[in-house]
Parts: sequence; C-alpha cells; structure tokens
Amino acid sequence: MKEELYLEHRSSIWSIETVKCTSDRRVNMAEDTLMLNITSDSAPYFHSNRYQRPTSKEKWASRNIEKRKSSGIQEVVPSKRGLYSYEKDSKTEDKPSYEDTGEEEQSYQIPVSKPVPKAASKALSSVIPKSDQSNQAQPKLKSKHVGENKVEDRAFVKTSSLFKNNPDIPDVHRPAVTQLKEKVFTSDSFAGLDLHPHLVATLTKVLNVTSMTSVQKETIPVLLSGRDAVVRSQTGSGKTLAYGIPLVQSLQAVEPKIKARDGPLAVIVVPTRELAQQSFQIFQKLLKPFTWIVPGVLMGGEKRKAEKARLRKGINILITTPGRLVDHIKNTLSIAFSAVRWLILDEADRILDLGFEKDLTVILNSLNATGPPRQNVLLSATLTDGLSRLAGICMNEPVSIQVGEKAELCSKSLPDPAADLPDSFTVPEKLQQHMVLVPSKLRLVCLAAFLLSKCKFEKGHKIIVFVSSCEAVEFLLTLFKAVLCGPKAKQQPPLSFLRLHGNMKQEERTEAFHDFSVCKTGILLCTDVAARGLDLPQVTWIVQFNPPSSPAEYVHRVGRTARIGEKGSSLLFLTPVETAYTTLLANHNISLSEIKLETILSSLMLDDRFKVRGKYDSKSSKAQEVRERATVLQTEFEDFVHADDNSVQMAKKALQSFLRAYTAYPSNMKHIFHIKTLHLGHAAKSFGLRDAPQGLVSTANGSSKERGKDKSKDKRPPKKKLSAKEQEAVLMRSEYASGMDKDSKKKKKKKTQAEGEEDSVD
Ligand SMILES: Nc1ncnc2c1ncn2[C@@H]1O[C@H](COP(=O)(O)OP(=O)(O)OP(=O)(O)O)[C@@H](O)[C@H]1O
Repeated sequence: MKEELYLEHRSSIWSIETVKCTSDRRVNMAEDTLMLNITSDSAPYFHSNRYQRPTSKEKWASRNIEKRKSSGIQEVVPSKRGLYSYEKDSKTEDKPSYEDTGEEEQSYQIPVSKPVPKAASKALSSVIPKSDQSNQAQPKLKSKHVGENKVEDRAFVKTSSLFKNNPDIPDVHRPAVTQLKEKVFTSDSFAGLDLHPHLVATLTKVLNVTSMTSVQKETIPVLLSGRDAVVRSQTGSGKTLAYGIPLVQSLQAVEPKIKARDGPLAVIVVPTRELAQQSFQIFQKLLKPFTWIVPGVLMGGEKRKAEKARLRKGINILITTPGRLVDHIKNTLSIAFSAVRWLILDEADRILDLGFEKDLTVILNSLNATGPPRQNVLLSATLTDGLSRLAGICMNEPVSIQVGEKAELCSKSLPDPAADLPDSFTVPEKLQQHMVLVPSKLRLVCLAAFLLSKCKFEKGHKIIVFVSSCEAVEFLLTLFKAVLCGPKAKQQPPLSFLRLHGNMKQEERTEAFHDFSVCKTGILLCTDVAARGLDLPQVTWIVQFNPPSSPAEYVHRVGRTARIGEKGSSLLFLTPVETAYTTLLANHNISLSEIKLETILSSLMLDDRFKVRGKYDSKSSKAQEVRERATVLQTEFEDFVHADDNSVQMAKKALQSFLRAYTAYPSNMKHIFHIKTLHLGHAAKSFGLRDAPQGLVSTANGSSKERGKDKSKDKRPPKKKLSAKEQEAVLMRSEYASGMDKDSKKKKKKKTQAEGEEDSVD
C-alpha cells in the first residue's frame, strides 16, 4: 500500500513519497493552519484498529486535498531539487494560490527556510522509523525559531508574491508649503529676570540651563505679571519651564510661607501618566531650594489609597492626569481646592478635546466652586484659534503667545503667507521629515528593513515607532524579537526593543519609559501614549507606521525628536491610496520629502541572513535580489506567525485592532482612510498572516450579516451607533485612560472594608 506523508501549509502541500509508515494508519496532527498527515490509501481513519471520527481539522484538511486534486493542483511532487520543492503544473501555472487574498503564486522560485513547528516535528519523529528518519530524502525538521537555517539549507519553495498585484505607487506631488520657523534660543539669561537667586542658581546648577528659549522669554514675564496665557510654541522648545519657573517664583514668595496642609495652590493637568511623572520630576528639581513647597503626582495605575494618604498630608503643586483627578474629586474627601490660584493645562488641545471633555468639566466645576481668583495657562505646540476661543470659557482675558513666525517662503506660489496662520503648525527647524509609499503587503518587511538598516548597520540610533493599537505593539514586539533578534542575528550590534502602550501594567510602563530614556540606542514600539510631551533624550528617528488621526498628532509624534535645537528625522508610512495625507499635512504647513520603497528595502542587501542562492550581476538583477530577500524575510515572518496557534491569534488580534483604528479616522479624513479601500488579504499579510481571517471587517465596521443575525437573538437594547468622532474619542480615551475607570468598576464590585473606612474618613 502506498503511503504518503503530507505536510500541508495552507495553500501548499509537500509530499514525501519515500517515507514508509510502519502500519496502516493515519496520524493527523493539526496546528491551526499547518497539518501534518501520514495517510494510507485506506479510508476511513483508523487508529489502533479503532475507528475514530475525523476531527473538524482533519475534515478540513481532507476536503482541501480533494479540492486541490479536483482543481488539478499538483500535490505530490517527486522532487528533483529538494524536498520542499514545487514544480509548476502547466495547467495551474497562473492560478491564484490564495483565494482569500487574490494573490498569485510567485513566478520565480526562491529558497526560503521552512521551519516546522516543534509539535509537528515531534509527531513526525514518533511515527517515522529511525532508519527512515535518517533518509536523505527526508525533510529537515526545524525548530520554531526562524533564522536558524543556513542559506544552503534553504529549499526552493514558492511563496505568494509580495511584489505582484500591488497598487501602483503614484508620483508624489509636493504641494507648495510655507515653512514656519521658530528660533529656539535667545541670548537672554534667566539672571536678567527678577527671580529668586536660589531659583536662578537651581536652573544653572541642577537643570543646566542658562539662556532662555524664545517661549520662555515671552511667557515668563506675562505669567509673573499675573495674567492668564495661551501659549503655543513648537515641540521641545522648553514650555515646561516657561510655566514652571514663574509658578515656583510666585509660590516661594507667598507670605506667610506655604504649608503642606494648605493643600493644592497649583493644579497641573496633563494627558498621560508618563508626562505626569516627567513634569513631577522637573518640579522636584525646581523646588530644591524651597523645601516647604510640596509637589505631588496623581495618576492612573497608582495605588489610590497611597494617593489619598499623600493628599491628606498635603500637596501644594498637584500634577495629575484628568481621569485620576476626577476620581479623587468624587471619592476623596480630603481633596480641597480652596487655595488653588494656578490652573495649568499642558497639552491643552488634547485635554480640551472630546476624549477628556467630561473630565475637564468636572474639574473646572470643582475648581470654580471655591478659592481665590485663579491664573490659567494653556500650552501646546498645536493650539489653534478655535481651541483658544473654547478656552475662553475658563480664562480671564488671556495673553496669546505664539512663538512661531513666518520666516521663509518656500514657494513663490503662495502670495499671502500670513493667510493661513491659525491652523499652521511649526515643526523644529532641524527636523528632516520623510514619507514612504508602501503597498500594504510590503509594510512589514519595509519597517523591518528600515529598523535593521538603522540599528544594525548604522551606529547610535534611538527610534520610536508609532503604531495604531496596543495589540499591534505587542504583535510587532514578539515578531521582531523572534525574527530579527533570533539566534541567527547574533551579529553585533543587537537590536533592542521596548514597548509602551495603555494596556501595560503601570510598573511596566514606568520601567519602559525609564529604560528608553536612559538607553543610548534602541527601538521603542508604542501607541500615542508616547506622542505628547515626553522628553526622551537623543531620539534620532520617529517612524509612524500608521498615520495619526490628525495633523496635530503628527506634529506631536515627530516632536519626540529634534528637541531643543537638536537634529532629528521622521518617516511616515503611507499606502499608495493614502497619498493625499501629504496634502492634508501641507495645509498645516508641513512638508515631507519622499524616500523610495526600493531604497529602504535595498538595505536588506547588507544582511546575509536573507541571502538567496542565485547569482546577480547586472543592475536589474540586483533589484531582483532585493525583492527576493524581502520575500525571504516576509516568509520568515509568516513562518513564525503560523508556527503556533498563539502567534496566529496574536496576529489576528493585531490585524483586527488595526482595522478598528482604521474605521475611527475622523470624517474629514475618510477620503484618505476608508476601510473600503483596504485590501483585507494584503492588510493581513502585513501582520504575517497568509490569508485574511474571516469576519474581521464585520467586527471592525459593524456591518455584516452576522451582526444582523445576532441582533435577532440579542435581546439587549441596541447600542447607540457612534459617529466617527465619537469612535475616535473612545479610542483616544482608552489610550490615554488614567486607569481609574477600571479601578472604579472593580471598586463597585468588590469594595474592601479598609477602602470603605478610608473613604468615610475622607
Ligand atoms: N532654557 C533652556 N536651555 C536649555 N535647555 C532647555 C531650556 N529650557 C528647557 N530645556 C530643555 O529642553 C527640553 C524640552 O523641554 P520641554 O519638554 O519643556 O519642551 P516642550 O516645549 O514642553 O515640548 P513638547 O511640546 O514636546 O511638550 C528639556 O530637556 C528641557 O530640559
């Protein structure tokens, strides 16, 4: 009886004729998409002479085999070149291999490693006699770790083509843009201001600053005079000290001296926990000579009980995230605002936007109910006129400080450079902004090639990569660590990855923030939690793997580099259909230069891990080799993802969250980012998935038949359909969440006696 061993890998089946089984039996081992079958001709399935009902996966596998047979796809290939070899069936040569994706199989064959999952390997060795296992014709079973296989070991297999069926990459028209410039430093020193000498000494000795930046020169005197202010200046221009110095100067002069039990005299609201920690540390330094003034921080993720205790002892400068402050307003009796004379909203446009609207209302109502007249300050690099007007609700004739000015007209086509001032943003002068147009399928390899080129083949790079969801951060971290930092990547320097997103435990977030702050080189994969205000030293590149939901967020993300007059670069990933995003940015005076996809991919030529066997002499075949290396890398990603169920699930989750984020772009961006323009199969590939998983679109945009079915069963009242803006707000809120919402829910469910007692004491 002829026995065959099938290794089925979704669209492909490798057959090994020479392997003999010891008995007439079929052992079927399935690992999600990969199935290892040892079959006899005899059906049904027998094991130890007992009939066993086929599992659904077995059924699926045999159905697939039948389907392929009937469609004429050659399954059993006596290999001449290698065991994982494919021969083209002349009849099926041009048939797409991926029904879901509409992919075509590659027209050329390239050697790639084909690891088999451990479990499959184990099952195989248990059923193949030792003598047969040593057979030359047997496939080499490899561990899950990709990159371990030598180039020579790579057998020839066909993979779906990365470079076929992609949309054309259009020529980018660079719209005429008037570049705004802002001088960072002035020649004026802090000593020239009427500040306490100990404060000036602290600035010089502890904070190492002597001359003022432009925003400090303009803002400090206004705030010292007691006026409200709305301050806009570019990222990394020293806005924290612009409000921090006059605040400390004014509080240290209060007579009689401030006491801790006076409670908060200043409330500083910031959108993220990391920014709260960072600002707190700056105030700790500024207050060194003024030990009687107590700074304190309240933020999500921290123990509420400990915060309550600190509030009871007394905090004079209170730095807080909105959600956590609202929670204390509602639950902590010892919080009192009767002495508050400063309210500062840092990253004010973020605090004022939809995501924090409710929280801010609670905070303002609480502050307005009591206390002396208050000085209010709003700051951001992207405050627009509209938001300043909104801010008028709580401000008293604020002085508007806009540091940026029209300096250089880059295009003669704009007759009136001042016409669009209100919504134009200034980015740091030494920031080099780039974009790359990448078809969906190639996004993953393009990102990997870019990171390898910077961190492996150049020195001293510190890179932040922004992605649209926590799940995608987790996925990329796992994938890159395994594939780019696996055993084969021993060569120096090693790539080091960190992550930061809203679903991490607070201790992990704090650790990641600290580690990335102090490291000399490394890659931080993160969501927008790291977009605002963070002052991470010596970041050389900002990569935006997913475009942000507004030009303002773009400005804040790129603003994590090129700070305080330093150099820096940024790279924005766009798919060809998203090219119009450049026009949107140009409307806000932001201009990007293009880096060609081929240029980024060609860095793979430096990495022999992705080498293929062919010989390449001419220029055109160099391009071919680049493509082949990119395909090898993509295959390694896919192999890793499909090697076990966990990683498949992780990739699916990441894809799903990406789709959800895609549907949440605001309505004024729908002409650029619309879920209908996404090719699901191609998007799946950018998460290392070989096919588009079923049902994802329905989950992402909530408009499938399944939903209709569910409705009839589901007796709950229908959920209110969210507008795009509201969806965005929900996303944003979850990213910036203080952590209190969860805590509050938990608390309601299971309130401990201790907590209850403490609440009543407060
Ligand atoms: N006068 C100064 N001289 C030298 N360095 C300064 C001066 N003022 C601030 N800095 C430094 O500049 C860096 C950026 O400052 P800061 O974080 O306050 O910028 P920012 O304008 O608030 O940025 P963002 O808009 O991104 O929040 C910090 O490292 C800070 O220590």
